[in-house]
Amino acid sequence: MSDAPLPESSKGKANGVGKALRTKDIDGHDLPPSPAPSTPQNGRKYALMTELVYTEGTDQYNASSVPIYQSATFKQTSATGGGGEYDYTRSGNPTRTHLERHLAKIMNANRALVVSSGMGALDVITRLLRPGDEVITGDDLYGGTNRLLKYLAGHGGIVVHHVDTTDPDSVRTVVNNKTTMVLLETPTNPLIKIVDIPAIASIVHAANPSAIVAVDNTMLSPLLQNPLDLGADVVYESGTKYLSGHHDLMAGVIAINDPTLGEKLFFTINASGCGLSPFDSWLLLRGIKTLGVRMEKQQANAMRIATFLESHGFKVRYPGLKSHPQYDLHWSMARGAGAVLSFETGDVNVSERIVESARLWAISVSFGCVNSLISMPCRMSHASIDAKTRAERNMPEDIIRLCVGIEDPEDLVDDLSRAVCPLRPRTRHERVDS
Ligand SMILES: Cc1ncc(COP(=O)(O)O)c(C=O)c1O
Ligand SMILES: N[C@@H](CCSC[C@H](N)C(=O)O)C(=O)O
Repeated sequence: MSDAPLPESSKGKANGVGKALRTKDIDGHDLPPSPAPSTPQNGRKYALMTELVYTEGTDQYNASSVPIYQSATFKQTSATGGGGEYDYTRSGNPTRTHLERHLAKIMNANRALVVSSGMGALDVITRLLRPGDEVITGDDLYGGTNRLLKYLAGHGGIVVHHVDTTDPDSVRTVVNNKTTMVLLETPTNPLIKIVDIPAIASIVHAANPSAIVAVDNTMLSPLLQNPLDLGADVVYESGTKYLSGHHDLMAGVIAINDPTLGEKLFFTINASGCGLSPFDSWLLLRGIKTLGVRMEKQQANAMRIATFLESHGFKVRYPGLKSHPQYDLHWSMARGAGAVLSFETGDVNVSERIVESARLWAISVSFGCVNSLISMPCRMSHASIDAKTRAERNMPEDIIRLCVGIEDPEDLVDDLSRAVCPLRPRTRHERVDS
């Protein structure tokens, strides 16, 4: 992990909104102007449902919708000192800054940064690592995350430990003074396992205070869970999912409380050029306004679907169901169960037929969109994890993942029951009767 000292000028600064940061970067070079980090604590804090839609602007015409600054460059007032808050959109753009400040507020963070995809966010975070560093992560996690970590292990000299993160002791066993990062998902994708963020964060920080606990919060969004409040140092999300909600953009979000860490991450974003474009920043801002209503409806629908499948004899993985083995742990950290669930049929061919029989449920990767999706993770979102590794990690090949949208729940049940009922496993009663 980078141990380069931060410039004096960026240490512990209570940066006001609207001020540019002129400072040296972590290698001592002059940084271009970059917008000051968010200061969400400055204003009154409303309930989250209100914060999602409430935005403060400094627009000269008081535009109700934040303008899209579709400009790569910004004119300066002097040749020597620049003078403007922005010079170049890779380094900072007013639409992106507005989004970042808005996200910092709703993620309970000191600073938020937005990049071009969820994987882009993880790429920025993992650039904190140096050869020889060790990373601890789960044995059930998104296929793309697994792929990036495998790449870093093969090309970057990073040692990656995949352990059962549902058991904090398995983290305790491998954590050591070379552990620089612990990467958690909860609920995990696609097995919907729950990971105890506070317990793992305290084990890791006790063993190595400089280790960073990063949590992928994509499954729940800031509406339902705030990993920073649970002991994480960094939280990141794919904004492609719930935050935007319409599958019309790709985005990644990173949130942090430590200003030093924030500056290091911003350095990478500026240096590598992965900051979110002005138009996508605007689209994401628009999507966030409806996160609350979308998620409430999606969760209610997900509960209806989970109950339906469970009552038809399927093994359903959903933290809204009391039968989830980590129900209490989940509700000790989260404010809702989300809208992704998975279930097994016992037979890959049966699963395939179910997926292909559904009409309303689109066969598609991703989740968080307003329309409902059905997929087979081992063939789709997690196909980049080879079959041998999937088997070692007990990933059922027949698992079906449902990402529930905002449609009428009875239409969703009706479509699913046509796909599922001829193929459903027989209940214990039926087996006894026949
Ligand atoms: C849990 C999780 N994290 C991160 C990502 C990466 O996000 P993106 O597709 O926006 O790169 C995904 C899906 O792609 C995901 O499911
Ligand atoms: N072909 C893509 C698959 C993206 S999966 C998207 C999402 N995270 C999900 O879980 O469905 C790839 O190889 O990354």
